[in-house]
Amino acid sequence: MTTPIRAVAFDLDGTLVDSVPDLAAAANAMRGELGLPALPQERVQSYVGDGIPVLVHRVLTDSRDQRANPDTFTPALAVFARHYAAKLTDATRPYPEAETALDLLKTLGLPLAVITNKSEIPAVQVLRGLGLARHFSIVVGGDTLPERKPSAAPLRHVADILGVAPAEMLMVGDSANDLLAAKAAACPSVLVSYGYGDVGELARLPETRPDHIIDRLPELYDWIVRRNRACETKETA
Ligand SMILES: O=C(O)COP(=O)(O)O
Ligand SMILES: [Mg+2]
Repeated sequence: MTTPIRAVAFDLDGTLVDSVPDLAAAANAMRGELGLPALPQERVQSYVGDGIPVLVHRVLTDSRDQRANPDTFTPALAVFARHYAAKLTDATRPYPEAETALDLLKTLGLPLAVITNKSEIPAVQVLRGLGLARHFSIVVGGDTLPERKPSAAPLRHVADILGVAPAEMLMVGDSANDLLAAKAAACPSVLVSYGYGDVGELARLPETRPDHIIDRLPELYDWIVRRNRACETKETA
């Protein structure tokens, strides 16, 4: 049964904001301090999505799956955090029309949330720095709860706080973690086509296939209005 959307949760990196230039700059500043050569920005982008500690492991080993040894990792994480904290919004920008989309959703009276795997403090600072924080009732970071996306836990937590059922909370994201978390929590999902994930691959696999794909964030408005009207019609039929 299709349920109406009563709240919207957004992923941050790759969905609301393009943060890779600043993440790559911090990653390469860290590598530079360790005497390692810089990595291309696209490579760093491919390592984003599982939170800052995992990003640091991947950037140190220049691989998705390997872990750096703890003697290297622990100080390197602090170096990364120092560089990133100093330049959170130097080059990070909201995607075009993000603000328009958030304003449109507000006209529907929907509470909005951010559920990101980025650590909570930089996530909130990025949102504040770009003037986006005022739109959101709650921000959950990768270190806010014991589990992060692809776990259902952060989505269930946010739905609970916003007083809606998970089936009434739309998750909008760009990567497998967002869609896996949405499916695990039984939330409807929308995938943006311009983020860091592989849209074709995600849409092909049943476990990550979203309910809808959008190229521009304001498209969310029409999709939600149509879905909620269809639900009303069914209810009154
Ligand atoms: O910073 C990350 O690793 C990912 O963040 P996201 O969950 O907002 O995409
Ligand atoms: Mg993302």
